[in-house]
Amino acid sequence: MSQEGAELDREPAVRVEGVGVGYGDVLALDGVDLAIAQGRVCGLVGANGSGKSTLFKTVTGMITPARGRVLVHGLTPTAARKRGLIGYVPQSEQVDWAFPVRVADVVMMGRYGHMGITRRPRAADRAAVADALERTHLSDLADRQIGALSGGQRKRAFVARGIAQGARVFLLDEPFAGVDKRSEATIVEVLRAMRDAGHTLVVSTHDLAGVPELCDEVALLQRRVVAHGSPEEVLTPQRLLETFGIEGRPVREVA
Ligand SMILES: Nc1ncnc2c1ncn2[C@@H]1O[C@H](COP(=O)(O)OP(=O)(O)OP(=O)(O)O)[C@@H](O)[C@H]1O
Repeated sequence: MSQEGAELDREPAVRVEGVGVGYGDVLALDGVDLAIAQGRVCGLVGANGSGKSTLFKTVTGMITPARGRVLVHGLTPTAARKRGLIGYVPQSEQVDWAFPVRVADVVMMGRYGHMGITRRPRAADRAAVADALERTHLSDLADRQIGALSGGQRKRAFVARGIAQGARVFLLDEPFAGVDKRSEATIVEVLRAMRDAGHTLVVSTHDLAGVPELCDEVALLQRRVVAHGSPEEVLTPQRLLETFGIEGRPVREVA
């Protein structure tokens, strides 16, 4: 590990302290506290409108909280983003899939911060893209238009972009929405391998059934973090009833 890497390792990957965010009269986040250690997969679970997207936007620095602070590996979100430490995998609706760009081009975008102003890829950039495509099982699809991929493959293309960028913390917004079972299994495999390589993953999801399989820990959000621990500790029948109005064991697509 480089000196820079060792310095970044001293902090939790994500630290959220007393964060409050409002949109006009709507209080979206109210005193959110959350610390996620490096190399963990944390599920961010909450009903519609509980603040998941707002929390992601705050961690990426797109929103500045009215109260509290966020640190990513000890850095402000803006500084962490400038250093390429944050990889963001958006919800599908937020992307224009008609844009004529190949999978390899999307992944190469992750290298822009490493290139000069000419944005001319060098051998190291091409090697990083090839490695990211391989780690996300997309090498065979490198030349395909992004719009011609399945939902799950598109998610992996954005994960690959973050890997090529050198991101250490990945925020994945509903990575399993609109994804078939086989593709979901591939995504889980890719994310687990990333976790094992030391990346930190925060995964917002309604898919409670998949949480115990993928996540080391779960944070339950209701404008603030009402529970944080192992999936078994957090997703109790009582909490599921209170949060989602459902009874019994975790089920798929409940929110
Ligand atoms: N741009 C905005 N202007 C006003 N209110 C907003 C805005 N964005 C979000 N909100 C409100 O803030 C609250 C939290 O929204 P947010 O999108 O963060 O929740 P979420 O948990 O991601 O929801 P979902 O699961 O439906 O995506 C909601 O009450 C929402 O209506």
